[in-house]
Amino acid sequence: MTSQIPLTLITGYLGAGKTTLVNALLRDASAGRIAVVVNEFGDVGLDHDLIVEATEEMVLLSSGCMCCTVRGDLVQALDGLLEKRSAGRLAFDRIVIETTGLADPAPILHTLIVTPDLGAALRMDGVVTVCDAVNGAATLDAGFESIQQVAMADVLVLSKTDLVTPSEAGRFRARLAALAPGARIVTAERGAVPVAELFGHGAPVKGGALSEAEAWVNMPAYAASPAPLSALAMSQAPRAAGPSHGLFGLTPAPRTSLLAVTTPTARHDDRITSVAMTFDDPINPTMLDIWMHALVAVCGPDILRLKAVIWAEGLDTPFVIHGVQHIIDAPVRLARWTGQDRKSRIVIIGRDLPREDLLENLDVLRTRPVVHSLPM
Ligand SMILES: Nc1nc2c(ncn2[C@@H]2O[C@H](COP(=O)(O)OP(=O)(O)OP(=O)(O)O)[C@@H](O)[C@H]2O)c(=O)[nH]1
Repeated sequence: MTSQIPLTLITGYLGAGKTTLVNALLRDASAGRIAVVVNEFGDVGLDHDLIVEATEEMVLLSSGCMCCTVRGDLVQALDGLLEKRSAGRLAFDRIVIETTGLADPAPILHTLIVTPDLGAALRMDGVVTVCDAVNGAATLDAGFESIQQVAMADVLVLSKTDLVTPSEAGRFRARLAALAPGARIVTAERGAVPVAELFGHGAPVKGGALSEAEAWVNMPAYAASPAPLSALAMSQAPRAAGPSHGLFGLTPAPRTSLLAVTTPTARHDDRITSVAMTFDDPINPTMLDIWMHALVAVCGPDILRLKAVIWAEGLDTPFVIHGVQHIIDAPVRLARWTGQDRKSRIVIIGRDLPREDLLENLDVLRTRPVVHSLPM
Protein backbone atom coordinates (compact mmCIF):
# COMPACT_ATOMS: atom_id res chain seq x y z
CA MET A 1 0.00 0.00 0.00
CA THR A 2 1.08 3.53 -0.60
CA SER A 3 1.43 6.27 1.96
CA GLN A 4 1.04 8.95 -0.66
CA ILE A 5 -1.51 11.58 0.27
CA PRO A 6 -4.47 11.74 -2.11
CA LEU A 7 -5.02 15.05 -3.83
CA THR A 8 -8.28 16.08 -5.45
CA LEU A 9 -8.46 18.94 -7.91
CA ILE A 10 -11.78 20.80 -7.87
CA THR A 11 -12.39 22.92 -10.88
CA GLY A 12 -15.38 24.41 -12.68
CA TYR A 13 -16.34 27.70 -14.19
CA LEU A 14 -17.03 30.93 -12.34
CA GLY A 15 -19.83 30.68 -9.82
CA ALA A 16 -20.51 27.02 -10.55
CA GLY A 17 -20.45 26.05 -6.89
CA LYS A 18 -16.85 25.02 -6.16
CA THR A 19 -16.55 26.82 -2.83
CA THR A 20 -19.96 25.52 -1.79
CA LEU A 21 -18.75 22.01 -2.52
CA VAL A 22 -15.50 22.52 -0.60
CA ASN A 23 -17.41 23.96 2.34
CA ALA A 24 -19.70 20.95 2.38
CA LEU A 25 -16.68 18.65 2.34
CA LEU A 26 -15.09 20.49 5.24
CA ARG A 27 -18.26 20.07 7.25
CA ASP A 28 -18.59 16.37 6.42
CA ALA A 29 -16.84 14.30 9.08
CA SER A 30 -16.74 11.28 6.76
CA ALA A 31 -14.51 13.21 4.34
CA GLY A 32 -11.58 12.93 6.77
CA ARG A 33 -9.13 15.70 7.54
CA ILE A 34 -8.70 17.89 4.50
CA ALA A 35 -6.12 20.56 3.74
CA VAL A 36 -7.43 23.04 1.20
CA VAL A 37 -5.40 25.06 -1.27
CA VAL A 38 -7.45 27.86 -2.76
CA ASN A 39 -6.46 29.80 -5.82
CA GLU A 40 -8.00 33.10 -6.67
CA PHE A 41 -7.92 35.13 -9.83
CA GLY A 42 -7.54 38.75 -8.85
CA ASP A 43 -6.33 40.76 -5.93
CA VAL A 44 -8.54 39.66 -3.14
CA GLY A 45 -8.87 36.09 -2.04
CA LEU A 46 -12.59 36.23 -1.48
CA ASP A 47 -12.89 32.51 -1.18
CA HIS A 48 -10.84 32.72 1.98
CA ASP A 49 -13.67 34.54 3.68
CA LEU A 50 -16.30 32.27 2.28
CA ILE A 51 -14.77 29.00 3.33
CA VAL A 52 -15.99 28.07 6.75
CA GLU A 53 -13.74 26.40 9.26
CA ALA A 54 -10.75 28.05 7.68
CA THR A 55 -7.88 26.65 9.63
CA GLU A 56 -4.16 26.44 9.31
CA GLU A 57 -4.77 23.59 6.90
CA MET A 58 -5.88 26.10 4.34
CA VAL A 59 -3.48 27.89 2.08
CA LEU A 60 -4.58 30.76 -0.11
CA LEU A 61 -2.77 31.46 -3.31
CA SER A 62 -3.43 34.96 -4.50
CA SER A 63 -0.78 35.71 -7.06
CA GLY A 64 -3.02 35.16 -10.04
CA CYS A 65 -4.48 32.42 -12.14
CA MET A 66 -3.05 29.09 -11.11
CA CYS A 67 -2.70 27.82 -14.61
CA CYS A 68 -0.16 30.40 -15.70
CA THR A 69 1.50 32.36 -12.95
CA VAL A 70 1.43 30.54 -9.69
CA ARG A 71 2.81 27.14 -10.34
CA GLY A 72 5.78 28.09 -8.18
CA ASP A 73 3.35 29.20 -5.51
CA LEU A 74 1.43 25.98 -5.83
CA VAL A 75 4.58 23.92 -5.32
CA GLN A 76 5.51 26.11 -2.35
CA ALA A 77 2.06 25.84 -0.83
CA LEU A 78 2.01 22.06 -1.17
CA ASP A 79 5.58 21.75 0.12
CA GLY A 80 4.61 23.93 3.08
CA LEU A 81 1.66 21.74 3.92
CA LEU A 82 3.71 18.57 3.63
CA GLU A 83 6.52 19.97 5.79
CA LYS A 84 4.12 20.98 8.54
CA ARG A 85 2.49 17.60 8.36
CA SER A 86 5.74 15.70 8.72
CA ALA A 87 6.80 17.99 11.57
CA GLY A 88 3.58 17.08 13.34
CA ARG A 89 2.25 20.63 13.19
CA LEU A 90 -0.64 19.83 10.88
CA ALA A 91 -2.78 16.76 10.53
CA PHE A 92 -4.61 15.98 7.34
CA ASP A 93 -5.33 12.92 5.22
CA ARG A 94 -6.10 14.57 1.91
CA ILE A 95 -5.43 17.76 0.00
CA VAL A 96 -8.07 19.52 -2.06
CA ILE A 97 -7.07 22.23 -4.51
CA GLU A 98 -9.88 24.58 -5.50
CA THR A 99 -8.97 26.41 -8.66
CA THR A 100 -10.17 29.68 -10.03
CA GLY A 101 -13.09 29.38 -12.41
CA LEU A 102 -10.78 30.30 -15.25
CA ALA A 103 -8.11 27.74 -14.61
CA ASP A 104 -7.05 25.14 -17.10
CA PRO A 105 -6.54 22.02 -14.97
CA ALA A 106 -3.75 20.68 -17.21
CA PRO A 107 -0.81 22.75 -15.90
CA ILE A 108 -1.80 21.95 -12.35
CA LEU A 109 -1.73 18.25 -13.14
CA HIS A 110 1.62 18.76 -14.87
CA THR A 111 3.02 20.38 -11.75
CA LEU A 112 2.10 17.36 -9.71
CA ILE A 113 3.55 14.95 -12.24
CA VAL A 114 6.82 16.71 -12.97
CA THR A 115 7.79 17.96 -9.50
CA PRO A 116 9.59 14.90 -8.13
CA ASP A 117 9.11 15.55 -4.40
CA LEU A 118 5.42 16.23 -4.86
CA GLY A 119 4.99 13.24 -7.14
CA ALA A 120 6.48 11.03 -4.43
CA ALA A 121 4.42 12.49 -1.60
CA LEU A 122 1.08 12.96 -3.32
CA ARG A 123 -1.11 10.97 -5.61
CA MET A 124 -3.63 12.52 -7.92
CA ASP A 125 -7.01 11.25 -6.82
CA GLY A 126 -9.12 12.77 -9.52
CA VAL A 127 -10.25 15.91 -11.28
CA VAL A 128 -13.68 17.04 -10.08
CA THR A 129 -15.44 19.62 -12.24
CA VAL A 130 -18.45 21.46 -10.87
CA CYS A 131 -21.04 22.38 -13.50
CA ASP A 132 -24.11 24.36 -12.63
CA ALA A 133 -27.43 23.40 -14.13
CA VAL A 134 -28.63 27.01 -14.38
CA ASN A 135 -25.84 28.66 -16.36
CA GLY A 136 -23.90 25.61 -17.40
CA ALA A 137 -25.18 25.21 -20.93
CA ALA A 138 -24.68 28.91 -21.71
CA THR A 139 -21.20 28.78 -20.22
CA LEU A 140 -20.29 25.80 -22.37
CA ASP A 141 -21.58 27.65 -25.42
CA ALA A 142 -19.69 30.81 -24.54
CA GLY A 143 -16.16 29.52 -24.16
CA PHE A 144 -14.01 26.55 -24.76
CA GLU A 145 -12.26 26.67 -21.36
CA SER A 146 -15.29 25.33 -19.59
CA ILE A 147 -15.66 22.55 -22.14
CA GLN A 148 -12.10 21.47 -21.47
CA GLN A 149 -12.75 21.47 -17.75
CA VAL A 150 -15.63 19.09 -18.36
CA ALA A 151 -13.78 16.89 -20.86
CA MET A 152 -10.84 16.43 -18.47
CA ALA A 153 -12.92 15.47 -15.46
CA ASP A 154 -12.99 12.16 -13.64
CA VAL A 155 -16.08 13.32 -11.74
CA LEU A 156 -18.65 15.92 -12.80
CA VAL A 157 -20.65 17.51 -10.00
CA LEU A 158 -23.96 18.84 -11.25
CA SER A 159 -24.94 21.76 -8.99
CA LYS A 160 -28.05 23.95 -8.70
CA THR A 161 -30.43 21.31 -10.02
CA ASP A 162 -32.90 22.64 -7.43
CA LEU A 163 -33.24 25.75 -9.62
CA VAL A 164 -34.15 24.05 -12.90
CA THR A 165 -36.78 21.58 -14.07
CA PRO A 166 -35.90 17.89 -14.15
CA SER A 167 -35.97 17.91 -17.95
CA GLU A 168 -33.57 20.89 -18.12
CA ALA A 169 -31.27 19.13 -15.69
CA GLY A 170 -31.56 15.94 -17.74
CA ARG A 171 -30.65 17.69 -20.99
CA PHE A 172 -27.62 19.32 -19.41
CA ARG A 173 -26.56 16.06 -17.86
CA ALA A 174 -26.76 14.36 -21.26
CA ARG A 175 -24.56 17.04 -22.77
CA LEU A 176 -22.00 16.57 -20.01
CA ALA A 177 -22.09 12.81 -20.52
CA ALA A 178 -21.42 13.29 -24.22
CA LEU A 179 -18.45 15.55 -23.53
CA ALA A 180 -16.97 13.26 -20.90
CA PRO A 181 -18.34 9.74 -21.41
CA GLY A 182 -15.96 8.19 -18.89
CA ALA A 183 -16.66 10.63 -16.06
CA ARG A 184 -18.94 9.83 -13.15
CA ILE A 185 -21.75 12.40 -12.88
CA VAL A 186 -23.17 13.17 -9.45
CA THR A 187 -25.81 15.67 -8.43
CA ALA A 188 -25.11 17.98 -5.52
CA GLU A 189 -27.63 20.28 -3.96
CA ARG A 190 -25.64 23.02 -2.24
CA GLY A 191 -22.50 20.91 -2.33
CA ALA A 192 -23.96 17.87 -0.63
CA VAL A 193 -22.34 14.83 -2.25
CA PRO A 194 -21.49 11.48 -0.65
CA VAL A 195 -17.74 11.53 -0.20
CA ALA A 196 -17.28 8.17 -1.94
CA GLU A 197 -18.66 9.74 -5.12
CA LEU A 198 -15.97 12.40 -5.13
CA PHE A 199 -12.86 10.65 -3.93
CA GLY A 200 -10.98 7.63 -5.16
CA HIS A 201 -11.21 8.22 -8.90
CA GLY A 202 -7.58 8.87 -9.76
CA ALA A 203 -5.14 6.59 -11.54
CA PRO A 204 -4.42 3.42 -9.57
CA VAL A 205 -1.29 3.31 -7.45
CA LYS A 206 1.53 0.79 -7.64
CA GLY A 207 0.29 -2.69 -6.78
CA GLY A 208 -3.32 -1.59 -7.24
CA ALA A 209 -5.96 -3.99 -8.47
CA LEU A 210 -6.91 -4.38 -12.10
CA SER A 211 -10.52 -3.69 -11.14
CA GLU A 212 -9.50 -0.20 -9.94
CA ALA A 213 -7.76 0.43 -13.23
CA GLU A 214 -10.77 -0.77 -15.18
CA ALA A 215 -13.05 1.55 -13.22
CA TRP A 216 -10.65 4.42 -13.86
CA VAL A 217 -10.51 3.87 -17.63
CA ASN A 218 -14.23 3.05 -17.65
CA MET A 219 -14.48 1.54 -21.12
CA PRO A 220 -18.14 0.47 -20.79
CA ALA A 221 -19.13 4.11 -20.48
CA TYR A 222 -17.77 4.80 -23.94
CA ALA A 223 -19.69 1.88 -25.39
CA ALA A 224 -22.84 3.13 -23.67
CA SER A 225 -22.46 6.82 -24.45
CA PRO A 226 -25.80 8.37 -25.32
CA ALA A 227 -27.27 8.59 -28.82
CA PRO A 228 -26.64 10.03 -31.29
CA LEU A 229 -23.05 9.60 -30.25
CA SER A 230 -23.10 5.87 -29.73
CA ALA A 231 -24.93 5.45 -33.01
CA LEU A 232 -22.20 7.39 -34.66
CA ALA A 233 -19.56 5.38 -32.90
CA MET A 234 -21.02 2.01 -33.69
CA SER A 235 -21.62 2.85 -37.30
CA GLN A 236 -17.87 3.13 -37.76
CA ALA A 237 -17.16 -0.05 -39.68
CA PRO A 238 -13.64 -1.36 -39.21
CA ARG A 239 -11.56 -0.03 -42.05
CA ALA A 240 -9.62 -2.31 -44.29
CA ALA A 241 -5.95 -2.15 -43.49
CA GLY A 242 -4.29 -0.22 -46.27
CA PRO A 243 -0.71 -0.68 -47.30
CA SER A 244 0.53 2.52 -45.72
CA HIS A 245 -1.90 3.97 -43.28
CA GLY A 246 -1.05 4.49 -39.64
CA LEU A 247 1.23 7.09 -38.21
CA PHE A 248 4.43 5.46 -39.37
CA GLY A 249 3.34 3.99 -42.64
CA LEU A 250 2.99 0.58 -41.04
CA THR A 251 0.29 -1.90 -41.87
CA PRO A 252 -1.99 -2.45 -38.93
CA ALA A 253 -4.10 -5.54 -38.48
CA PRO A 254 -7.85 -5.03 -38.95
CA ARG A 255 -9.36 -3.40 -35.91
CA THR A 256 -11.45 -5.89 -33.96
CA SER A 257 -12.44 -4.16 -30.79
CA LEU A 258 -13.22 -0.52 -31.32
CA LEU A 259 -15.56 0.30 -28.47
CA ALA A 260 -16.58 3.83 -29.21
CA VAL A 261 -15.56 6.98 -30.87
CA THR A 262 -17.58 9.90 -29.67
CA THR A 263 -17.74 13.35 -31.06
CA PRO A 264 -20.31 15.55 -29.37
CA THR A 265 -22.38 17.55 -31.75
CA ALA A 266 -22.94 21.03 -30.27
CA ARG A 267 -20.81 23.89 -31.53
CA HIS A 268 -17.78 24.12 -29.20
CA ASP A 269 -18.35 20.57 -28.11
CA ASP A 270 -17.32 19.42 -31.58
CA ARG A 271 -13.74 20.19 -30.71
CA ILE A 272 -13.60 17.37 -28.19
CA THR A 273 -13.04 13.85 -29.46
CA SER A 274 -12.94 10.80 -27.24
CA VAL A 275 -11.58 7.52 -28.50
CA ALA A 276 -11.66 4.29 -26.50
CA MET A 277 -10.16 1.08 -27.80
CA THR A 278 -9.30 -2.38 -26.51
CA PHE A 279 -6.48 -4.58 -27.72
CA ASP A 280 -6.89 -8.31 -27.43
CA ASP A 281 -3.23 -9.20 -27.85
CA PRO A 282 -0.36 -7.96 -25.69
CA ILE A 283 1.25 -4.82 -27.05
CA ASN A 284 4.80 -4.84 -28.26
CA PRO A 285 6.84 -2.66 -25.86
CA THR A 286 8.92 -1.10 -28.63
CA MET A 287 5.79 -0.12 -30.50
CA LEU A 288 4.31 1.26 -27.32
CA ASP A 289 7.37 3.40 -26.83
CA ILE A 290 7.36 4.63 -30.43
CA TRP A 291 3.62 5.26 -30.34
CA MET A 292 3.78 7.25 -27.15
CA HIS A 293 6.64 9.42 -28.33
CA ALA A 294 4.94 10.04 -31.66
CA LEU A 295 1.61 10.81 -30.03
CA VAL A 296 3.17 13.35 -27.71
CA ALA A 297 5.29 14.88 -30.47
CA VAL A 298 2.43 15.17 -32.94
CA CYS A 299 -0.60 15.78 -30.74
CA GLY A 300 0.90 16.71 -27.35
CA PRO A 301 -0.83 19.99 -26.52
CA ASP A 302 -4.17 18.68 -27.69
CA ILE A 303 -4.33 15.55 -25.60
CA LEU A 304 -6.53 16.48 -22.67
CA ARG A 305 -6.30 13.09 -21.01
CA LEU A 306 -4.72 9.78 -21.85
CA LYS A 307 -5.73 6.81 -19.72
CA ALA A 308 -4.42 3.36 -20.44
CA VAL A 309 -4.21 -0.11 -18.94
CA ILE A 310 -1.53 -1.91 -20.90
CA TRP A 311 -0.65 -5.56 -21.18
CA ALA A 312 2.76 -5.60 -22.75
CA GLU A 313 4.44 -8.61 -24.30
CA GLY A 314 6.68 -10.36 -21.78
CA LEU A 315 5.08 -8.92 -18.65
CA ASP A 316 2.79 -10.88 -16.36
CA THR A 317 1.04 -7.89 -14.83
CA PRO A 318 -0.53 -4.92 -16.56
CA PHE A 319 0.46 -1.32 -15.98
CA VAL A 320 -1.39 1.94 -16.18
CA ILE A 321 -0.36 5.08 -17.97
CA HIS A 322 -1.76 8.51 -17.33
CA GLY A 323 -1.07 11.51 -19.51
CA VAL A 324 -2.13 15.13 -19.72
CA GLN A 325 -1.11 16.94 -22.89
CA HIS A 326 2.60 16.33 -23.54
CA ILE A 327 3.30 15.05 -20.03
CA ILE A 328 2.98 11.31 -19.47
CA ASP A 329 3.32 10.07 -15.92
CA ALA A 330 5.62 7.14 -15.17
CA PRO A 331 3.90 3.79 -15.83
CA VAL A 332 2.52 2.17 -12.68
CA ARG A 333 2.58 -1.64 -12.38
CA LEU A 334 -0.58 -3.17 -11.00
CA ALA A 335 -0.75 -6.19 -8.74
CA ARG A 336 -0.30 -9.73 -9.99
CA TRP A 337 -3.43 -10.73 -11.78
CA THR A 338 -4.81 -14.21 -12.33
CA GLY A 339 -7.90 -13.67 -14.49
CA GLN A 340 -8.32 -14.55 -18.14
CA ASP A 341 -8.76 -11.09 -19.60
CA ARG A 342 -5.47 -9.72 -20.80
CA LYS A 343 -6.86 -6.94 -22.92
CA SER A 344 -5.24 -3.53 -23.03
CA ARG A 345 -7.54 -0.55 -22.85
CA ILE A 346 -6.72 2.95 -24.00
CA VAL A 347 -8.80 6.11 -23.80
CA ILE A 348 -7.73 9.37 -25.40
CA ILE A 349 -9.66 12.58 -24.92
CA GLY A 350 -8.44 15.10 -27.42
CA ARG A 351 -8.99 18.66 -28.48
CA ASP A 352 -9.11 19.47 -32.19
CA LEU A 353 -7.79 16.01 -33.00
CA PRO A 354 -9.44 14.36 -35.96
CA ARG A 355 -10.95 11.06 -35.01
CA GLU A 356 -9.37 9.22 -37.89
CA ASP A 357 -5.90 10.41 -36.89
CA LEU A 358 -6.38 9.15 -33.37
CA LEU A 359 -7.54 5.81 -34.69
CA GLU A 360 -4.58 5.52 -36.99
CA ASN A 361 -2.35 6.35 -34.07
CA LEU A 362 -3.87 3.61 -32.00
CA ASP A 363 -3.69 1.09 -34.82
CA VAL A 364 0.07 1.30 -34.68
CA LEU A 365 -0.12 -0.58 -31.40
CA ARG A 366 -1.36 -3.65 -33.23
CA THR A 367 1.88 -3.87 -35.18
CA ARG A 368 5.37 -5.07 -34.40
CA PRO A 369 8.59 -3.33 -35.27
CA VAL A 370 10.00 -4.40 -38.61
CA VAL A 371 13.71 -5.08 -38.54
CA HIS A 372 15.47 -4.73 -41.88
CA SER A 373 18.90 -6.27 -42.08
CA LEU A 374 21.40 -4.32 -44.12
CA PRO A 375 22.96 -6.09 -47.10
CA MET A 376 26.44 -7.35 -46.24
N1 LIG B 1 -29.67 27.07 -5.26
C1 LIG B 1 -28.42 26.63 -5.25
N2 LIG B 1 -27.41 27.51 -5.14
C2 LIG B 1 -26.17 27.05 -5.13
C3 LIG B 1 -25.87 25.66 -5.26
N3 LIG B 1 -24.51 25.50 -5.26
C4 LIG B 1 -23.99 26.74 -5.13
N4 LIG B 1 -24.96 27.68 -5.06
C5 LIG B 1 -24.81 29.13 -4.96
O1 LIG B 1 -24.14 29.60 -6.11
C6 LIG B 1 -23.34 30.72 -5.79
C7 LIG B 1 -21.92 30.49 -6.26
O2 LIG B 1 -21.39 29.41 -5.53
P1 LIG B 1 -19.85 29.29 -5.18
O3 LIG B 1 -19.68 28.04 -4.40
O4 LIG B 1 -19.33 30.54 -4.58
O5 LIG B 1 -19.25 29.12 -6.63
P2 LIG B 1 -17.71 29.08 -7.06
O6 LIG B 1 -17.62 28.14 -8.18
O7 LIG B 1 -16.83 28.82 -5.89
O8 LIG B 1 -17.53 30.55 -7.53
P3 LIG B 1 -16.17 31.30 -7.99
O9 LIG B 1 -15.14 31.00 -6.93
O10 LIG B 1 -16.56 32.72 -8.05
O11 LIG B 1 -15.81 30.75 -9.32
C8 LIG B 1 -23.44 30.90 -4.29
O12 LIG B 1 -24.39 31.90 -4.04
C9 LIG B 1 -23.95 29.56 -3.80
O13 LIG B 1 -24.70 29.65 -2.62
C10 LIG B 1 -26.98 24.74 -5.38
O14 LIG B 1 -26.81 23.52 -5.53
N5 LIG B 1 -28.21 25.29 -5.37
